[in-house]
Amino acid sequence: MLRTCAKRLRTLGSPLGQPGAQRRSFSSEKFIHKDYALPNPSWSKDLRLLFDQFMKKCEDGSWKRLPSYRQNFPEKIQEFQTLYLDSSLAKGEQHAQQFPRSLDVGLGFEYVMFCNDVERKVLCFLQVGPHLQGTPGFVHGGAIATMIDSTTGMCAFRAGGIVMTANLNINFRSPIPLCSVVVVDSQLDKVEGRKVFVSCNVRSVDKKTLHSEATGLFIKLDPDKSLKK
Ligand SMILES: CCCCCCCCCCCCCC(=O)SCCNC(=O)CCNC(=O)[C@H](O)C(C)(C)COP(=O)(O)OP(=O)(O)OC[C@H]1O[C@@H](n2cnc3c(N)ncnc32)[C@H](O)[C@@H]1OP(=O)(O)O
Repeated sequence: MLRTCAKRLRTLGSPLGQPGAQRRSFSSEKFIHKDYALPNPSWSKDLRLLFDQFMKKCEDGSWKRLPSYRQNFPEKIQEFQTLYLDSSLAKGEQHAQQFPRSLDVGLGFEYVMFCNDVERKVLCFLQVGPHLQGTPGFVHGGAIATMIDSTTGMCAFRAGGIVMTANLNINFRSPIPLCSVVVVDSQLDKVEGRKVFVSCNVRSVDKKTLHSEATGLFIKLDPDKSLKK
């Protein structure tokens, strides 16, 4: 697994020059966004197959591929700051990057998420790169938690709008081999007022191995309470 992973990475050119859809922000002509939830040369056959399968499922509109960017759109940051941040915190975020997208192409998290809003599900197809090692040959638990948080967080966001993780409970059942592909499968359980409950499991592509199980509690942010340092 590690050897084929290294081979794919060697065939990559400049990590930042990968092909991918780009979108120009409406408010800033200089701000260019690349959509990272699209195949690049570091993607394994397994990840491409899952991507192709689900792109087919998107044709009837039941599933949607979720684009993914390194940085938030300036107008979204502005909106978030205005609604939820203490004014003393509202600076410096323009250059911030989304953590799961901050490693170079192929080395960290390569993933694409698909959602089904009727079934209230978000799936994440994830390839775990060589810079996510914990125990030798296996993925770091914190890296797994990151993608569980991101996937369940997206599931909660689609149901409840802007949320923050209040509780994440993970059972690690079997280790994830480095450079493999796994499926993070999240399901909205219930919404009670501002509380959004989501459950999740992480399995191998052939579904035979259960790697992790998790539950998450997300709280819809209250515009009357600003976030403080
Ligand atoms: C910019 C565009 C963004 C797009 C995003 C796309 C998605 C991306 C996904 C990214 C994913 C990554 C995401 C990340 O990485 S989020 C980063 C990690 N999370 C945090 O840092 C959150 C830190 N915590 C807080 O800021 C506050 O505690 C929050 C905001 C969560 C709630 O403080 P708030 O003052 O607002 O609410 P409240 O205290 O009145 O509580 C309200 C209710 O909730 C209940 N409660 C609270 N906590 C817990 C708990 N731990 N267990 C059980 N219950 C809990 C509480 O009892 C009460 O219940 P009730 O008395 O009403 O019955």
